[in-house]
Amino acid sequence: MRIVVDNVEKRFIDAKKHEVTALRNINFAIENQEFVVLVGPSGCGKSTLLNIVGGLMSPTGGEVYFEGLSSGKPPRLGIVFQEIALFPWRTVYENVIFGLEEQGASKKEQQEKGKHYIEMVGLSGFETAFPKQLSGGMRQRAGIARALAVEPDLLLMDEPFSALDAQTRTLMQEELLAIWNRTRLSTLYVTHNIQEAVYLADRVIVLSRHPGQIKEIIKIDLPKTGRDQDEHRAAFERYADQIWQLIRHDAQEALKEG
Ligand SMILES: Nc1ncnc2c1ncn2[C@@H]1O[C@H](COP(=O)(O)OP(=O)(O)OP(=O)(O)O)[C@@H](O)[C@H]1O
Repeated sequence: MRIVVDNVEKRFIDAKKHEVTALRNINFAIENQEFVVLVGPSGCGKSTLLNIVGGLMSPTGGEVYFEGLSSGKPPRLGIVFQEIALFPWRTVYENVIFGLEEQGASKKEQQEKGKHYIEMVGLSGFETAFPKQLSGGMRQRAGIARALAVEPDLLLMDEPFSALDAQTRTLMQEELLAIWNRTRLSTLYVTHNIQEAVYLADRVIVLSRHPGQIKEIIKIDLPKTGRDQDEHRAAFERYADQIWQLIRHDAQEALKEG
């Protein structure tokens, strides 16, 4: 499946009743099995764009469409936010199968897929634990398993690891890449973190701010495994630097505005 973002624009009315253009002239596609990362300074419209692609918010102009779905069938979406909203009264297993229940999957399918995706994110043995008994990283894994369990056409991730400490974050990036290499889901991923973008992406979309527009789309021509190894270090850093140079000025402006 291919997702096409066609000339999307989003205007908001702010608290002072002024019109704010958050996004303008946004055109790109997410190819089948492609991992696309959105980066940009604070307030450039990353989350707004992700929400529009996921149908959680309507654009004020343009449209998003899904090519290659059987006609009339809505796309299945898996969504992971920064703060995973696990149901506190449900166990890990019950959280993971939530979307399957919603889809009306049989008990047998719920059990098979629940087990499979819990195993994939490394939470076997924690099926009966409740969210409050888990560390932040484990909660994020449960949230990822829940998103994967519906076998989505598109996986949307909005800063999924930004609330984690740096070490857990690095480990989770590695695990996400391993999971992604197994599932190859078309993915749209939002982050502030340039290293994370270069580590995960097939392509990085750099947004500018006021209004959020696409500044550049950068293809990361590195193998999808072992990007952090010595032999790729120089190329990795070149990509990271190229992206930082594109963002730097806007990020400084964002900092001044607070
Ligand atoms: N509901 C809303 N009403 C008014 N303005 C909004 C609304 N949602 C977002 N905005 C504005 O749209 C712009 C983009 O916001 P958005 O949250 O998408 O940016 P972001 O790049 O995800 O930011 P951050 O990196 O800080 O999370 C900002 O100027 C924001 O203030």
